[in-house]
Amino acid sequence: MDPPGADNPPPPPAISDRVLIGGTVDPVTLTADGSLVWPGGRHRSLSVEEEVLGVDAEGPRIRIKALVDDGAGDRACWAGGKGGGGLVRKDVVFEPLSEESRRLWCDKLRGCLDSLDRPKKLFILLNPFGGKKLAPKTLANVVKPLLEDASIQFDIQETQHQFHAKEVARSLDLSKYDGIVCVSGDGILVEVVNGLLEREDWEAAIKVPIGIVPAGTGNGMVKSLLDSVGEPCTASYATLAIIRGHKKSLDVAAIKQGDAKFFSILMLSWGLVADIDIESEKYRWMGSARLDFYALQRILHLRRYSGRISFVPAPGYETHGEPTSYSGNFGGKDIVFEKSERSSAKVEGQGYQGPDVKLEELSWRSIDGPFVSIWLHNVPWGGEDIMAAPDAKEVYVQSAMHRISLNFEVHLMVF
Ligand SMILES: Nc1ncnc2c1ncn2[C@@H]1O[C@H](COP(=O)(O)OP(=O)(O)OP(=O)(O)O)[C@@H](O)[C@H]1O
Repeated sequence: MDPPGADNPPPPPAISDRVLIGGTVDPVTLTADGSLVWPGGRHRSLSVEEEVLGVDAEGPRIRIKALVDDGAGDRACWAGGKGGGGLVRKDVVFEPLSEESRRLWCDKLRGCLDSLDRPKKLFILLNPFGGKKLAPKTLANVVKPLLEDASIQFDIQETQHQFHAKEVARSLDLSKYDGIVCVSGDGILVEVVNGLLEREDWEAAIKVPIGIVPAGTGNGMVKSLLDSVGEPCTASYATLAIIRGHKKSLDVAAIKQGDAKFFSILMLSWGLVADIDIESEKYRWMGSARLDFYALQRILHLRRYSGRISFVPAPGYETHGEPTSYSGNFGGKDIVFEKSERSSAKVEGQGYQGPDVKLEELSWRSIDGPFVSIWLHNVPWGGEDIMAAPDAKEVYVQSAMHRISLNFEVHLMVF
Protein backbone atom coordinates (compact mmCIF):
# COMPACT_ATOMS: atom_id res chain seq x y z
CA MET A 1 0.00 0.00 0.00
CA ASP A 2 1.26 3.51 -0.78
CA PRO A 3 2.03 5.68 2.25
CA PRO A 4 -0.54 8.36 3.02
CA GLY A 5 0.11 11.56 1.01
CA ALA A 6 -1.69 14.22 -0.98
CA ASP A 7 -3.09 11.67 -3.46
CA ASN A 8 -3.60 9.04 -0.84
CA PRO A 9 -5.16 10.64 2.25
CA PRO A 10 -5.04 8.66 5.50
CA PRO A 11 -8.22 6.71 6.28
CA PRO A 12 -10.70 8.59 8.49
CA PRO A 13 -10.22 7.85 12.19
CA ALA A 14 -12.66 5.31 13.57
CA ILE A 15 -11.92 6.86 16.93
CA SER A 16 -9.28 9.32 18.02
CA ASP A 17 -9.00 10.76 21.48
CA ARG A 18 -6.56 12.11 24.00
CA VAL A 19 -5.89 9.48 26.65
CA LEU A 20 -3.48 8.85 29.49
CA ILE A 21 -0.76 6.61 28.05
CA GLY A 22 2.74 6.00 29.42
CA GLY A 23 2.24 8.71 32.08
CA THR A 24 1.33 11.51 29.65
CA VAL A 25 -1.84 12.59 27.89
CA ASP A 26 -1.48 11.92 24.19
CA PRO A 27 -3.73 11.31 21.18
CA VAL A 28 -4.44 7.66 20.36
CA THR A 29 -6.20 6.71 17.13
CA LEU A 30 -7.92 3.57 15.88
CA THR A 31 -8.04 4.03 12.11
CA ALA A 32 -10.82 2.75 9.89
CA ASP A 33 -8.48 0.09 8.50
CA GLY A 34 -7.85 -1.30 11.97
CA SER A 35 -4.53 0.23 13.03
CA LEU A 36 -4.03 1.52 16.53
CA VAL A 37 -1.56 4.42 16.51
CA TRP A 38 -0.05 6.38 19.40
CA PRO A 39 3.00 8.66 19.85
CA GLY A 40 6.36 7.68 21.39
CA GLY A 41 7.86 4.32 22.29
CA ARG A 42 9.39 1.66 20.04
CA HIS A 43 6.23 0.01 18.70
CA ARG A 44 3.96 2.96 18.04
CA SER A 45 1.27 1.16 16.14
CA LEU A 46 -0.51 -2.18 16.15
CA SER A 47 -2.50 -3.88 13.44
CA VAL A 48 -5.65 -5.20 15.09
CA GLU A 49 -6.04 -7.92 12.45
CA GLU A 50 -2.45 -9.14 12.54
CA GLU A 51 -1.22 -8.44 16.05
CA VAL A 52 -4.00 -7.85 18.56
CA LEU A 53 -5.23 -10.89 20.46
CA GLY A 54 -7.82 -9.29 22.71
CA VAL A 55 -8.97 -6.29 24.70
CA ASP A 56 -9.69 -6.10 28.46
CA ALA A 57 -11.39 -3.33 30.40
CA GLU A 58 -9.60 -2.99 33.76
CA GLY A 59 -11.42 -0.36 35.81
CA PRO A 60 -10.78 2.97 34.13
CA ARG A 61 -8.02 1.48 31.95
CA ILE A 62 -8.06 -0.50 28.70
CA ARG A 63 -5.49 -3.23 28.10
CA ILE A 64 -4.78 -4.29 24.52
CA LYS A 65 -3.10 -7.68 24.42
CA ALA A 66 -0.92 -8.18 21.37
CA LEU A 67 1.66 -10.56 19.94
CA VAL A 68 4.23 -8.81 17.76
CA ASP A 69 7.12 -9.96 15.64
CA ASP A 70 10.25 -8.49 17.19
CA GLY A 71 12.21 -9.00 13.97
CA ALA A 72 14.39 -11.67 15.55
CA GLY A 73 13.53 -14.34 13.01
CA ASP A 74 12.82 -17.68 14.56
CA ARG A 75 14.57 -16.96 17.84
CA ALA A 76 12.74 -18.66 20.69
CA CYS A 77 11.74 -15.81 22.96
CA TRP A 78 8.12 -16.09 23.89
CA ALA A 79 7.02 -17.03 27.39
CA GLY A 80 10.62 -17.76 28.23
CA GLY A 81 10.42 -21.11 26.49
CA LYS A 82 10.97 -22.87 23.23
CA GLY A 83 8.51 -22.66 20.39
CA GLY A 84 8.10 -18.92 20.58
CA GLY A 85 9.63 -17.87 17.29
CA GLY A 86 10.28 -14.15 16.97
CA LEU A 87 6.94 -13.28 18.55
CA VAL A 88 6.87 -11.32 21.77
CA ARG A 89 3.94 -10.40 23.98
CA LYS A 90 3.15 -6.72 24.05
CA ASP A 91 0.43 -5.12 26.15
CA VAL A 92 -0.63 -1.56 25.49
CA VAL A 93 -2.47 0.03 28.42
CA PHE A 94 -4.14 3.43 28.30
CA GLU A 95 -6.75 5.34 30.28
CA PRO A 96 -9.46 7.33 28.52
CA LEU A 97 -10.23 10.61 30.23
CA SER A 98 -13.97 10.03 30.65
CA GLU A 99 -16.33 7.12 31.20
CA GLU A 100 -18.04 7.82 27.87
CA SER A 101 -14.73 7.76 26.03
CA ARG A 102 -13.78 4.49 27.77
CA ARG A 103 -17.05 2.86 26.68
CA LEU A 104 -16.60 4.09 23.11
CA TRP A 105 -13.03 2.75 22.96
CA CYS A 106 -14.14 -0.68 24.25
CA ASP A 107 -17.01 -0.84 21.74
CA LYS A 108 -14.84 0.19 18.80
CA LEU A 109 -11.96 -2.15 19.64
CA ARG A 110 -14.22 -5.14 20.30
CA GLY A 111 -16.27 -4.37 17.18
CA CYS A 112 -13.06 -4.32 15.17
CA LEU A 113 -12.04 -7.75 16.56
CA ASP A 114 -15.55 -9.20 16.09
CA SER A 115 -15.51 -8.20 12.42
CA LEU A 116 -12.49 -10.47 11.82
CA ASP A 117 -14.44 -13.74 11.88
CA ARG A 118 -12.09 -15.43 14.32
CA PRO A 119 -12.99 -18.76 15.96
CA LYS A 120 -14.85 -18.52 19.26
CA LYS A 121 -14.60 -22.07 20.52
CA LEU A 122 -12.10 -24.79 19.63
CA PHE A 123 -11.68 -28.46 20.39
CA ILE A 124 -8.05 -29.30 21.18
CA LEU A 125 -6.57 -32.77 20.71
CA LEU A 126 -3.28 -33.21 22.48
CA ASN A 127 -0.94 -36.18 22.00
CA PRO A 128 1.26 -36.27 25.13
CA PHE A 129 3.43 -38.98 23.55
CA GLY A 130 4.19 -37.41 20.16
CA GLY A 131 7.75 -36.40 19.26
CA LYS A 132 9.77 -35.34 22.30
CA LYS A 133 6.64 -35.47 24.48
CA LEU A 134 6.56 -31.67 24.60
CA ALA A 135 2.88 -31.28 23.69
CA PRO A 136 1.64 -30.71 27.29
CA LYS A 137 4.30 -28.01 27.79
CA THR A 138 3.50 -26.41 24.44
CA LEU A 139 -0.17 -26.34 25.37
CA ALA A 140 0.46 -24.86 28.82
CA ASN A 141 3.13 -22.32 27.83
CA VAL A 142 2.01 -21.20 24.41
CA VAL A 143 -1.38 -22.35 23.15
CA LYS A 144 -3.49 -21.86 26.29
CA PRO A 145 -2.28 -18.36 27.23
CA LEU A 146 -2.64 -17.10 23.67
CA LEU A 147 -6.15 -18.50 23.28
CA GLU A 148 -7.10 -17.04 26.67
CA ASP A 149 -5.77 -13.63 25.65
CA ALA A 150 -7.85 -13.90 22.49
CA SER A 151 -10.94 -14.86 24.55
CA ILE A 152 -11.28 -18.10 22.60
CA GLN A 153 -12.86 -20.90 24.61
CA PHE A 154 -11.58 -24.44 24.26
CA ASP A 155 -12.11 -28.01 25.39
CA ILE A 156 -9.10 -30.31 25.61
CA GLN A 157 -8.89 -34.04 24.99
CA GLU A 158 -5.64 -35.93 25.50
CA THR A 159 -5.28 -38.90 23.18
CA GLN A 160 -5.08 -42.14 25.16
CA HIS A 161 -4.03 -44.57 22.46
CA GLN A 162 -3.49 -44.98 18.73
CA PHE A 163 -6.61 -44.08 16.70
CA HIS A 164 -8.18 -42.32 19.69
CA ALA A 165 -8.12 -39.02 17.77
CA LYS A 166 -9.89 -40.75 14.89
CA GLU A 167 -12.60 -42.11 17.21
CA VAL A 168 -13.08 -38.68 18.77
CA ALA A 169 -13.33 -36.96 15.37
CA ARG A 170 -15.88 -39.55 14.26
CA SER A 171 -18.27 -38.84 17.14
CA LEU A 172 -17.53 -35.25 18.22
CA ASP A 173 -20.47 -32.83 18.37
CA LEU A 174 -19.06 -30.45 15.77
CA SER A 175 -21.88 -27.93 16.19
CA LYS A 176 -20.21 -26.82 19.44
CA TYR A 177 -16.91 -25.83 17.82
CA ASP A 178 -15.44 -23.53 15.20
CA GLY A 179 -12.47 -25.80 14.64
CA ILE A 180 -10.39 -28.74 15.81
CA VAL A 181 -6.79 -28.07 16.83
CA CYS A 182 -4.17 -30.81 16.99
CA VAL A 183 -1.26 -30.13 19.34
CA SER A 184 0.69 -33.03 17.92
CA GLY A 185 2.59 -34.29 14.91
CA ASP A 186 1.09 -35.16 11.54
CA GLY A 187 -0.19 -38.54 12.73
CA ILE A 188 -3.02 -37.08 14.84
CA LEU A 189 -3.96 -34.68 12.04
CA VAL A 190 -4.34 -37.58 9.63
CA GLU A 191 -6.40 -39.50 12.19
CA VAL A 192 -8.73 -36.52 12.54
CA VAL A 193 -9.20 -36.25 8.77
CA ASN A 194 -9.97 -39.98 8.57
CA GLY A 195 -12.41 -39.77 11.48
CA LEU A 196 -14.27 -36.84 9.92
CA LEU A 197 -14.50 -38.57 6.55
CA GLU A 198 -15.95 -41.71 8.11
CA ARG A 199 -18.91 -39.81 9.57
CA GLU A 200 -22.36 -40.02 8.12
CA ASP A 201 -22.34 -36.21 7.94
CA TRP A 202 -18.83 -36.21 6.41
CA GLU A 203 -19.64 -33.52 3.86
CA ALA A 204 -20.36 -30.97 6.58
CA ALA A 205 -17.77 -32.43 8.99
CA ILE A 206 -14.83 -32.05 6.60
CA LYS A 207 -15.59 -28.34 6.28
CA VAL A 208 -14.74 -27.82 9.95
CA PRO A 209 -11.33 -26.13 9.96
CA ILE A 210 -8.47 -28.16 11.40
CA GLY A 211 -5.57 -26.35 13.01
CA ILE A 212 -2.21 -27.81 13.90
CA VAL A 213 0.42 -26.74 16.43
CA PRO A 214 3.77 -28.52 15.99
CA ALA A 215 4.42 -31.07 18.76
CA GLY A 216 5.45 -34.29 16.99
CA THR A 217 8.40 -35.88 15.25
CA GLY A 218 6.92 -35.11 11.87
CA ASN A 219 5.43 -31.65 11.56
CA GLY A 220 5.40 -31.50 7.77
CA MET A 221 1.94 -30.02 7.35
CA VAL A 222 2.35 -27.09 9.71
CA LYS A 223 5.87 -26.48 8.36
CA SER A 224 4.49 -26.37 4.80
CA LEU A 225 1.69 -23.99 5.76
CA LEU A 226 3.83 -21.55 7.76
CA ASP A 227 6.84 -21.72 5.44
CA SER A 228 4.66 -20.77 2.47
CA VAL A 229 4.19 -17.34 4.05
CA GLY A 230 7.75 -17.04 5.34
CA GLU A 231 6.93 -17.72 8.98
CA PRO A 232 8.96 -20.05 11.18
CA CYS A 233 7.43 -23.36 12.23
CA THR A 234 6.89 -22.63 15.91
CA ALA A 235 4.01 -23.16 18.29
CA SER A 236 3.32 -19.46 18.72
CA TYR A 237 3.20 -18.66 14.98
CA ALA A 238 0.92 -21.68 14.49
CA THR A 239 -1.35 -20.62 17.36
CA LEU A 240 -1.49 -17.04 16.11
CA ALA A 241 -2.50 -18.30 12.68
CA ILE A 242 -5.28 -20.35 14.27
CA ILE A 243 -6.49 -17.37 16.30
CA ARG A 244 -6.57 -15.26 13.15
CA GLY A 245 -8.71 -17.94 11.56
CA HIS A 246 -7.12 -18.07 8.15
CA LYS A 247 -7.87 -21.19 6.14
CA LYS A 248 -6.56 -23.12 3.17
CA SER A 249 -8.18 -25.93 1.23
CA LEU A 250 -6.13 -29.06 0.69
CA ASP A 251 -6.61 -32.14 -1.45
CA VAL A 252 -7.41 -35.47 0.13
CA ALA A 253 -6.09 -38.69 -1.37
CA ALA A 254 -8.36 -41.73 -1.04
CA ILE A 255 -6.15 -44.81 -0.64
CA LYS A 256 -7.05 -48.41 -1.24
CA GLN A 257 -4.56 -51.10 -0.25
CA GLY A 258 -6.03 -54.58 -0.31
CA ASP A 259 -9.14 -54.31 1.81
CA ALA A 260 -7.81 -51.34 3.76
CA LYS A 261 -9.10 -47.92 2.79
CA PHE A 262 -8.01 -44.63 4.24
CA PHE A 263 -7.41 -41.00 3.43
CA SER A 264 -4.19 -39.01 3.26
CA ILE A 265 -3.49 -35.28 3.11
CA LEU A 266 0.25 -35.07 3.66
CA MET A 267 2.12 -37.86 1.91
CA LEU A 268 2.27 -41.50 0.99
CA SER A 269 5.43 -43.52 1.04
CA TRP A 270 6.50 -46.96 -0.05
CA GLY A 271 9.96 -48.48 0.29
CA LEU A 272 12.79 -46.68 2.07
CA VAL A 273 10.87 -43.84 3.73
CA ALA A 274 8.00 -46.08 4.87
CA ASP A 275 10.48 -48.61 6.23
CA ILE A 276 12.32 -45.93 8.20
CA ASP A 277 9.08 -44.55 9.59
CA ILE A 278 7.56 -47.88 10.62
CA GLU A 279 10.58 -49.96 11.56
CA SER A 280 12.22 -47.20 13.64
CA GLU A 281 9.30 -47.42 16.10
CA LYS A 282 11.41 -49.79 18.21
CA TYR A 283 13.86 -46.92 18.77
CA ARG A 284 11.17 -44.48 19.94
CA TRP A 285 13.04 -44.02 23.22
CA MET A 286 15.64 -42.02 21.21
CA GLY A 287 13.13 -39.26 20.43
CA SER A 288 13.33 -37.71 16.98
CA ALA A 289 16.92 -39.01 16.58
CA ARG A 290 15.37 -42.43 15.94
CA LEU A 291 14.57 -41.41 12.36
CA ASP A 292 18.12 -40.27 11.54
CA PHE A 293 19.60 -43.28 13.29
CA TYR A 294 17.42 -45.82 11.49
CA ALA A 295 17.66 -43.95 8.16
CA LEU A 296 21.42 -44.41 8.28
CA GLN A 297 21.02 -48.13 8.93
CA ARG A 298 18.59 -48.54 6.04
CA ILE A 299 20.74 -46.49 3.65
CA LEU A 300 23.77 -48.65 4.46
CA HIS A 301 21.66 -51.74 3.72
CA LEU A 302 19.46 -50.51 0.89
CA ARG A 303 16.52 -52.65 -0.12
CA ARG A 304 15.05 -52.58 -3.60
CA TYR A 305 11.40 -53.15 -4.35
CA SER A 306 9.98 -54.54 -7.58
CA GLY A 307 6.85 -52.96 -8.89
CA ARG A 308 5.24 -50.57 -11.28
CA ILE A 309 3.84 -47.15 -10.54
CA SER A 310 0.87 -46.18 -12.70
CA PHE A 311 -0.19 -42.60 -12.51
CA VAL A 312 -2.04 -39.78 -14.21
CA PRO A 313 0.52 -36.98 -14.71
CA ALA A 314 -0.10 -33.46 -13.51
CA PRO A 315 0.13 -30.74 -16.20
CA GLY A 316 3.78 -30.31 -17.20
CA TYR A 317 4.73 -33.88 -16.27
CA GLU A 318 3.20 -35.66 -19.28
CA THR A 319 6.58 -36.92 -20.51
CA HIS A 320 7.37 -38.84 -17.33
CA GLY A 321 7.04 -42.63 -17.57
CA GLU A 322 5.55 -44.63 -20.41
CA PRO A 323 2.00 -44.53 -21.67
CA THR A 324 -0.14 -47.29 -20.26
CA SER A 325 -3.78 -48.18 -20.14
CA TYR A 326 -6.23 -47.92 -17.33
CA SER A 327 -6.20 -51.64 -16.65
CA GLY A 328 -3.26 -53.92 -17.33
CA ASN A 329 -0.74 -56.49 -16.37
CA PHE A 330 1.25 -55.33 -13.38
CA GLY A 331 4.25 -57.35 -12.35
CA GLY A 332 2.86 -60.60 -13.70
CA LYS A 333 -0.55 -60.11 -12.12
CA ASP A 334 -3.60 -58.91 -13.90
CA ILE A 335 -4.97 -56.06 -11.91
CA VAL A 336 -8.08 -54.50 -13.30
CA PHE A 337 -9.51 -51.43 -11.74
CA GLU A 338 -13.20 -51.76 -11.06
CA LYS A 339 -15.30 -50.56 -13.94
CA SER A 340 -17.66 -48.35 -12.14
CA GLU A 341 -19.34 -45.01 -12.52
CA ARG A 342 -17.36 -43.85 -9.54
CA SER A 343 -13.83 -44.82 -8.61
CA SER A 344 -12.81 -48.04 -6.95
CA ALA A 345 -11.49 -46.46 -3.74
CA LYS A 346 -14.74 -46.77 -1.89
CA VAL A 347 -15.21 -46.95 1.80
CA GLU A 348 -17.87 -49.40 2.72
CA GLY A 349 -20.79 -48.13 4.73
CA GLN A 350 -21.19 -44.52 5.66
CA GLY A 351 -18.71 -41.76 5.02
CA TYR A 352 -16.84 -40.39 2.05
CA GLN A 353 -16.81 -42.85 -0.83
CA GLY A 354 -13.90 -41.48 -2.89
CA PRO A 355 -13.89 -38.91 -5.67
CA ASP A 356 -16.31 -39.00 -8.55
CA VAL A 357 -13.79 -39.80 -11.30
CA LYS A 358 -13.97 -42.19 -14.26
CA LEU A 359 -10.53 -43.76 -14.07
CA GLU A 360 -10.79 -45.37 -17.51
CA GLU A 361 -11.09 -41.96 -19.13
CA LEU A 362 -7.79 -40.64 -17.74
CA SER A 363 -4.39 -40.71 -19.50
CA TRP A 364 -2.28 -43.14 -17.53
CA ARG A 365 1.49 -43.51 -17.59
CA SER A 366 3.74 -45.90 -15.72
CA ILE A 367 7.27 -46.28 -14.37
CA ASP A 368 8.76 -49.72 -13.75
CA GLY A 369 10.93 -50.57 -10.74
CA PRO A 370 12.94 -51.81 -9.00
CA PHE A 371 12.49 -48.85 -6.68
CA VAL A 372 14.35 -47.74 -3.58
CA SER A 373 11.59 -45.42 -2.46
CA ILE A 374 8.30 -43.99 -3.66
CA TRP A 375 7.21 -40.81 -1.93
CA LEU A 376 4.02 -38.98 -2.94
CA HIS A 377 3.63 -35.49 -1.52
CA ASN A 378 0.68 -33.14 -1.27
CA VAL A 379 2.77 -30.36 0.32
CA PRO A 380 6.48 -29.51 0.05
CA TRP A 381 7.67 -30.44 3.53
CA GLY A 382 7.63 -34.05 4.77
CA GLY A 383 8.89 -32.94 8.19
CA GLU A 384 10.26 -29.76 9.73
CA ASP A 385 13.66 -30.34 8.17
CA ILE A 386 12.71 -32.43 5.13
CA MET A 387 11.89 -30.40 2.04
CA ALA A 388 11.07 -33.53 0.06
CA ALA A 389 8.97 -32.07 -2.75
CA PRO A 390 9.75 -28.42 -3.48
CA ASP A 391 7.47 -28.55 -6.52
CA ALA A 392 4.51 -30.04 -4.65
CA LYS A 393 1.43 -27.93 -5.17
CA GLU A 394 2.23 -24.60 -3.59
CA VAL A 395 0.41 -23.68 -0.46
CA TYR A 396 -0.62 -20.04 -0.53
CA VAL A 397 -1.84 -19.63 2.97
CA GLN A 398 -1.16 -17.46 5.95
CA SER A 399 -2.26 -20.03 8.37
CA ALA A 400 -1.79 -23.27 10.13
CA MET A 401 -5.55 -23.69 10.02
CA HIS A 402 -6.77 -25.43 6.92
CA ARG A 403 -9.90 -26.73 5.34
CA ILE A 404 -9.89 -29.90 3.35
CA SER A 405 -11.15 -30.31 -0.18
CA LEU A 406 -11.71 -33.69 -1.76
CA ASN A 407 -10.06 -33.99 -5.09
CA PHE A 408 -7.74 -36.79 -5.88
CA GLU A 409 -7.38 -40.47 -5.46
CA VAL A 410 -4.41 -42.78 -5.23
CA HIS A 411 -4.32 -46.53 -5.73
CA LEU A 412 -1.32 -48.01 -4.00
CA MET A 413 -0.44 -51.45 -5.22
CA VAL A 414 2.39 -53.49 -3.81
CA PHE A 415 3.20 -56.90 -5.22
N1 LIG B 1 -1.61 -41.85 24.42
C1 LIG B 1 -0.99 -42.39 23.37
N2 LIG B 1 -0.12 -43.40 23.53
C2 LIG B 1 0.53 -43.93 22.48
N3 LIG B 1 0.37 -43.52 21.20
C3 LIG B 1 -0.48 -42.52 20.98
C4 LIG B 1 -1.19 -41.89 22.05
N4 LIG B 1 -1.95 -40.91 21.53
C5 LIG B 1 -1.74 -40.94 20.20
N5 LIG B 1 -0.86 -41.88 19.86
C6 LIG B 1 -0.32 -42.20 18.53
O1 LIG B 1 0.88 -41.45 18.35
C7 LIG B 1 1.14 -41.35 16.95
C8 LIG B 1 1.99 -40.17 16.63
O2 LIG B 1 1.32 -38.99 16.91
P1 LIG B 1 1.71 -37.52 16.47
O3 LIG B 1 0.91 -37.13 15.33
O4 LIG B 1 1.55 -36.64 17.66
O5 LIG B 1 3.26 -37.53 16.15
P2 LIG B 1 4.06 -37.86 14.82
O6 LIG B 1 4.95 -36.75 14.52
O7 LIG B 1 3.14 -38.31 13.75
O8 LIG B 1 4.85 -39.09 15.25
P3 LIG B 1 5.75 -39.33 16.52
O9 LIG B 1 4.97 -40.18 17.43
O10 LIG B 1 6.89 -40.02 15.94
O11 LIG B 1 6.10 -38.03 17.11
C9 LIG B 1 -0.22 -41.34 16.30
O12 LIG B 1 -0.23 -42.27 15.26
C10 LIG B 1 -1.20 -41.72 17.40
O13 LIG B 1 -2.07 -42.73 17.00
